[in-house]
Amino acid sequence: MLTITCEEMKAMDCYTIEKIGIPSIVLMENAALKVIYNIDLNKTNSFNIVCGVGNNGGDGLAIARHLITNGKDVDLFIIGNLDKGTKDFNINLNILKNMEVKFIHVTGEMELEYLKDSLVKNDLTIDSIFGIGLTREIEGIFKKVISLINSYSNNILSVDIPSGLDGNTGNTLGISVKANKTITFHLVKKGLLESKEYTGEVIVESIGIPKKVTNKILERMV
Ligand SMILES: NC(=O)C1=CN([C@@H]2O[C@H](COP(=O)(O)OP(=O)(O)OC[C@H]3O[C@@H](n4cnc5c(N)ncnc54)[C@H](O)[C@@H]3O)[C@@H](O)[C@H]2O)[C@H](O)CC1
Ligand SMILES: [K+]
Repeated sequence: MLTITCEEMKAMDCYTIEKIGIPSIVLMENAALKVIYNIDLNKTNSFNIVCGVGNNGGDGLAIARHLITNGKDVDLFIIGNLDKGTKDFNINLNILKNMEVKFIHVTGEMELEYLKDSLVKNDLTIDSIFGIGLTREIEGIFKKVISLINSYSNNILSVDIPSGLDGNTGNTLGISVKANKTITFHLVKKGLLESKEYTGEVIVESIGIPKKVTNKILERMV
């Protein structure tokens, strides 16, 4: 099986956006729909969606939108500095605000309690905190959130990479979500291969990146 590094994935995303002309928001929407495609909506009715403020978080916001428009109960939590949201994260956050969708910005003990209550009561938790952009040890409120998810949710789906796992090595950066299932985009990141304890079942989904891009980047990065 062909596996890639996070850097190769980022290069493929950039080439697809800048040279092929597929807007990043289209890739994000494709990613979100592929996660929805892997959820049995006949059996799963209530969701916790926990989002960071990068594009992994943006995926989660788009997933929330599609679940809400499918009539599902969604408890939406965002963690991180909202002033540092990426362009595509903010596009999806703005859409949810226009839809008057409520969310909890997790900054302290009170919100952590709300999160714990939701984790206990809802059917599925979607981990959209970090993907290929995780760069350093996880600390503070991020660590508390991931610990709560692992302790109180018995059904976890990670978007692209379990949050806390180094996508290249499979090492945990302080802590990592322990998912039942991971939906990873385009190609398997090397760090997912030997980390079943954290990834659960790994499913690879295309998000519309042409094969030409994969070949171009891999031949260039040898
Ligand atoms: N067009 C695309 O690139 C697509 C990407 N997809 C999804 O996007 C993520 C990668 O998104 P990116 O914004 O590069 O990074 P992350 O969202 O993974 O997180 C970065 C975010 O988190 C901060 N951060 C990093 N480490 C830490 C830490 N230890 N503690 C706190 N904060 C941390 C960092 O500063 C950023 O703010 C990819 O995985 C996909 O899920 C789309 O799916 C497809 C298109
Ligand atoms: K994730």
